[in-house]
Amino acid sequence: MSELNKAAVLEALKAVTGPDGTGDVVSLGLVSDVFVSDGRVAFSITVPETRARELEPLRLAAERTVLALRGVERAMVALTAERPGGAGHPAHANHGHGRHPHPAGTADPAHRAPPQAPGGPQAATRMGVPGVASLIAVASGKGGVGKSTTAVNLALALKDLGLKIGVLDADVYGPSIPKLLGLSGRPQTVDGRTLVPMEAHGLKAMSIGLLIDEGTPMIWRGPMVVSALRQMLMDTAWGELDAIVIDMPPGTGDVQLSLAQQAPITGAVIVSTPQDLALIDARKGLAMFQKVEVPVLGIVENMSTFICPHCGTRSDIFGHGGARHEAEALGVPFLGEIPLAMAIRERSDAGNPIVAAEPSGPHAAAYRAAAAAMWDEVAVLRNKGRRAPAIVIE
Ligand SMILES: Nc1ncnc2c1ncn2[C@@H]1O[C@H](COP(=O)(O)OP(=O)(O)OP(=O)(O)O)[C@@H](O)[C@H]1O
Repeated sequence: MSELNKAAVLEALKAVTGPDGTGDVVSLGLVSDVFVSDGRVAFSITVPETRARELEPLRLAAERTVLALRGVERAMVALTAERPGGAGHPAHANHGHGRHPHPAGTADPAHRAPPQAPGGPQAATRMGVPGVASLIAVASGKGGVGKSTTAVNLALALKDLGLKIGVLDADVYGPSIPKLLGLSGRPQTVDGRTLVPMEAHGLKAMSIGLLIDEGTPMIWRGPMVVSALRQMLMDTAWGELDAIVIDMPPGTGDVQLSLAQQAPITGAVIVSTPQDLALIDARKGLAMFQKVEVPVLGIVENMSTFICPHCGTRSDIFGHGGARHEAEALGVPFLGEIPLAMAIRERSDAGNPIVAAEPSGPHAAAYRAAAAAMWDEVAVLRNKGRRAPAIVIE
């Protein structure tokens, strides 16, 4: 077999018959640009939006074909929906697993039931992660507000409540969970396909940063993230977990929308700083989740107040209380305030987040209070019967 490159992948894909049983996916012009790096191959196949589910065997055939090439360790193949009069969008990447019953003993699954809108695009695409009771997305309307730091510390605080928790880093533009948790290296696979989650501070963890090379051009990251998320959710041996906390990419663009639309998210937490500009973006984040019918568990105000470690004086550097007012105005729960503190940043930089490093300190207490309020909201959703039917996949 010749060297693994784009041309070799395209040549092999000529063996995959097109959606209508005639021609092949390459000659029909359905295959996107092909990305090959370090044994990993990623591309998408454009199909009509209404046929994405039916064409799952096509996706699988393409995936199998590529996996059979020498040198391919992993293939990420997404079906991209073709929209009349518009560009395709990665809307149907998370099929590819048949149905199997929810593992016995999984506590009280709280997966969001797929939206009831018949024929709605998201109705056909979300599905549960076997063994995992809830997925909690931590999002922000803009970058740099401390979303990843908050996600990791909330996850640790949930773990301290006695829950089994995983963290999934889907922040394709700046994956920082490995650094925050002090992780390095590549995840192992069990059978060449199933990823073994990494473990740190009692959390299971998987990061897109461990799957996508640092050198991958930004333009490629968006299209790759949806199929990578599918792989990280569905092809990772998470085991039985009460929740996976997902660190979403910041912002409210197409990538974020696709992720929110496709992952079976139980609820979303929005992180914001108290400034007006951040709050305007937080509102956009809220609107995005509402658009795809993902419940918002609440808003966390990060970098809320600064207490001088030397003199104890309190300063509201970015203002204070803005997120609480915003939450009240928007009718969503306010989950809590996290102070701006040097110790939070320093512990994060050292790969030992503050909730793990100083569990009985005041900052850990702030995260714990927010995590408990958030978990209450998850329970409310469960009580409202938002749990998914016991379908899961084989
Ligand atoms: N409460 C806090 N107090 C002090 N520093 C903080 C706090 N929260 C986050 N930081 C610091 O702010 C910086 C940005 O945080 P983080 O990476 O979590 O933000 P983000 O919103 O996930 O960023 P991006 O959008 O780039 O992914 C980091 O240096 C982090 O240590």
